[in-house]
Amino acid sequence: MLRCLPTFRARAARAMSTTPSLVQIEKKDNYAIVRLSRAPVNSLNMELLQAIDEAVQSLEQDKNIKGMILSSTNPKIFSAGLDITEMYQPKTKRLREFWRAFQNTYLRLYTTPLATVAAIEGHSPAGGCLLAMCCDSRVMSLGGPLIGLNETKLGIVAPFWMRDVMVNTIGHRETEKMLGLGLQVNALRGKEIGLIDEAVPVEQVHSVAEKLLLEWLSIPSSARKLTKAMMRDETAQKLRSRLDEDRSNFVDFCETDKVQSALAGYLAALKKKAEAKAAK
Ligand SMILES: CC/C=C\C/C=C\CCCC/C=C/C(=O)SCCNC(=O)CCNC(=O)[C@H](O)C(C)(C)COP(=O)(O)OP(=O)(O)OC[C@H]1O[C@@H](n2cnc3c(N)ncnc32)[C@H](O)[C@@H]1OP(=O)(O)O
Repeated sequence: MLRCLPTFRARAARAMSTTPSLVQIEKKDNYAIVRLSRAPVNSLNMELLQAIDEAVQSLEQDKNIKGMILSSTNPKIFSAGLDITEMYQPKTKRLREFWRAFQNTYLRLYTTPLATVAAIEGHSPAGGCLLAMCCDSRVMSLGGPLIGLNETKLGIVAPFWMRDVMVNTIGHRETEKMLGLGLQVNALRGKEIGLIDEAVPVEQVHSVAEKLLLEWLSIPSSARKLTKAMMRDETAQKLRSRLDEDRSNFVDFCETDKVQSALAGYLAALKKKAEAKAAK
């Protein structure tokens, strides 16, 4: 048995070195930094969504950990949102499971008793914006990066729960404009409308995120957690009571010719842009 151990260890080490982790977790004293790590742009496929859900769950179970900073290993991109290739020409079974993973990750992150801060150094469209809005606070870098729910621009519609989280963050009228026009804004504008709490130079994003997290963690823990639940449970419950219906709506909507042709057009445009960039 003892002689088997090094072999087992070597195999485990080899497996770790060949399977890059989709989410990196770095533990500090009483909080963790969770970095999305799916190259090139952290587009949220089913496996990444599940990895985020599992990461948050494992931190909730660690009695030393009270909070987390959600971030990206790519300083240019926080997350490109849902992986469009999951929705384009899908297999129905996988599409349902993919949406279930998205629902679960949203519910986990939005209602986690951990204090959460999003450290947004790079772009954060659509599903990326949702992940950030699920956190208790958001810090974003000044300059180029954009954040927002741009679904309408792709010819698709965000589900009611993405809308609800945005309404809870920036209010009804700003959501009506952002969502209807598919707007993305920079950090300064984001701060003006309450989408972003702090807009800072990119090199300060992490230190300010830590400062905000420590502020949340300075509040007596049970009071903080109960207040978070009081603020968020109603919104989460709305989806929990309609999980199957929401999944079916998504699958039916996604499989329509109209949505498929909108996604085909959008993917082609992304590809063309990437090719033009590579040719430079
Ligand atoms: C009735 C209602 C019921 C249910 C609802 C129904 C429908 C559901 C909608 C659900 C809500 C949807 C949420 C979403 O998140 S949709 C995704 C939206 N995301 C985007 O629009 C972002 C698209 N990407 C970009 O804008 C840029 O890529 C980005 C992030 C700014 C980065 O730019 P850059 O660094 O220049 O990188 P490239 O553009 O060159 O991209 C590199 C590489 O990545 C591919 N890619 C980019 N984004 C995605 C993506 N979201 N999914 C899949 N792939 C993506 C891109 O094509 C390039 O690929 P290549 O192979 O060419 O290298």
